[in-house]
Amino acid sequence: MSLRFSESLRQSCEVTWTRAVEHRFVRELGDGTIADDVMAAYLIQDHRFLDSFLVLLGAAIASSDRFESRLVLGRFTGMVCGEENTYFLRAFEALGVDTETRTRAPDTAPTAGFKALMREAAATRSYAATLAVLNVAEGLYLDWAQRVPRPLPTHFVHAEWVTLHDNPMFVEFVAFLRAELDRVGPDDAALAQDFFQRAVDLELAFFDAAYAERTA
Ligand SMILES: Cc1ncc(C[n+]2csc(CCO)c2C)c(N)n1
Repeated sequence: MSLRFSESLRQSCEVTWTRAVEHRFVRELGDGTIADDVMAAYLIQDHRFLDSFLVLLGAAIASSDRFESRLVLGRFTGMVCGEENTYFLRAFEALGVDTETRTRAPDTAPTAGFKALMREAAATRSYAATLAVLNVAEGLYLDWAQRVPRPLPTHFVHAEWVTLHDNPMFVEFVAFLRAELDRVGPDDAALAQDFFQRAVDLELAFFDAAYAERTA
């Protein structure tokens, strides 16, 4: 059997992908030893990511060729707009990050890069381009979350960040994204490859930045 298109993209980025999913951030999150200021710096940046992420999801809904796909993407969008945001707010409170600290911190380069990449993918009006970025943003997160050893750390800030990215609903959504990319990606292969690779590079840089830019 020939290689799935989504898998061929992942393999083309194997080295960077593996460095991201085995990152120090993932290791320290999993054993609960991550420093509070690293976790805070990471979450402040990640919370900013959500707005452009919704632009990307909206573009995927708009450019998809199928009603059935739009329903799946729409249900996921509703979930992100609802429950997802409360984790951030509870985590900021537990870590002592007030609104002023959150607002003051500038976007790091990887955050700015990711926001631009998601909006660029949305602007292509190509379903394949949006799927390439979504497959990285979701698939790479599922991959690292599934590698975290169980039992999970006791603090909810750590444990919930893992279970948000490794639960049955998310597993099913990532499988959907892969199947969609396999279906429409080959007709737009160069575009999909380009967006996929830039997204993987940014995921690694995003983890690195949490250690470089602490809130202090
Ligand atoms: C840098 C970065 N990349 C990917 C994700 C994963 N992610 C982004 S939005 C979203 C939807 C709801 O969970 C998910 C899973 C992240 N959080 N941060």
